[in-house]
Amino acid sequence: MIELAGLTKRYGEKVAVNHLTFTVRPGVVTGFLGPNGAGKSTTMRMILGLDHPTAGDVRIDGKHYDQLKDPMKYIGALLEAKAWHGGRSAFNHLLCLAQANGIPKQRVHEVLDTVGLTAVARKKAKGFSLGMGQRLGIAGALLGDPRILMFDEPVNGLDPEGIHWIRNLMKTLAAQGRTVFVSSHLMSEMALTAEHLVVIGQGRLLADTSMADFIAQNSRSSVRIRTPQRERLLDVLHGAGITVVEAGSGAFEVDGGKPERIGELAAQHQIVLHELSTQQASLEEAFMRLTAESVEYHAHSDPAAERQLGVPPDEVWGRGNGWRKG
Ligand SMILES: Nc1ncnc2c1ncn2[C@@H]1O[C@H](COP(=O)(O)OP(=O)(O)OP(=O)(O)O)[C@@H](O)[C@H]1O
Repeated sequence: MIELAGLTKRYGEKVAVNHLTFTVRPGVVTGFLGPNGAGKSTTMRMILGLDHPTAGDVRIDGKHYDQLKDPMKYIGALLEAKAWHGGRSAFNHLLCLAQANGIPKQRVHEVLDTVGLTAVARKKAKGFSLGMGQRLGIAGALLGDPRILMFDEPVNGLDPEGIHWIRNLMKTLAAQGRTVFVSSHLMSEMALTAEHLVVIGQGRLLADTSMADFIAQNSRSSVRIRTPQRERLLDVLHGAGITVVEAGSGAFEVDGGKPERIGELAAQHQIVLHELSTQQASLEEAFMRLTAESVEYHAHSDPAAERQLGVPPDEVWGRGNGWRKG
């Protein structure tokens, strides 16, 4: 478990991480999302004790990183690709890490096998492709068989096979009861991998919720309809007070509509339907919506500007739909 309490990091005037409080729990993959410069890497560096917080606290299974006796056995991390000596072989790189951390040599063979690098273990790492480099970084993170794993942009630059492999690995690690915390810019990938999401914007917490709730709370669903009896159905829906919008290709949509109600109305009037489907926004759409509003919030954070624009804070923050103010 990783627990952040009021974690804050300033670089001079710049507040990179602003009073973050959240807990990353075991058993699920937790996605860490935020636009460029939101503070994700800075947060991860503070979790690992590589940066010191200006204020607040972060604990790994109840302890500060520098209190951990064998840190690699508690938490393994992939922060940046190619953080190794290129002249060393993959095997020697991992062996050095293992020896420095009291981890038996046998474990090096195990992690090389897990990440699929056994065949190239004796080759110099500087000749590795980006994907092989990511695998080597992940092997290093797994070396201490830690209960907590943290990956910063693990799928950056990988081909579909590599992305698929990392996705399955993270899910497997979580299913083993480990804590898995992963940042990514690839929303479609995150939607397939993470069950829980922490979203930050400009250093502040915007959401800490399940993937399903995040999408439901930050997007609208609609019902898509196609019928060969357009005019009749439009009349019926209009008569029932239901507003429709054109959706292209002869279809139309009802924003926030209930498919049951529309299907029943069509049946009552013996109208043939060729399509009646619920459209749910993607994680990407939900993320854009939430972070766009967070930018708007910051643009209005000058009280004088807020008065001038007449925007009450609640409107900016989404009318109490469960988003956190951080
Ligand atoms: N050492 C530093 N000195 C000054 N400013 C820094 C330093 N490290 C980070 N920052 C600033 O802090 C903010 C957060 O940066 P950080 O790299 O943590 O964001 P991020 O969410 O990881 O971004 P990205 O998605 O682009 O990798 C940025 O505005 C960045 O410019």
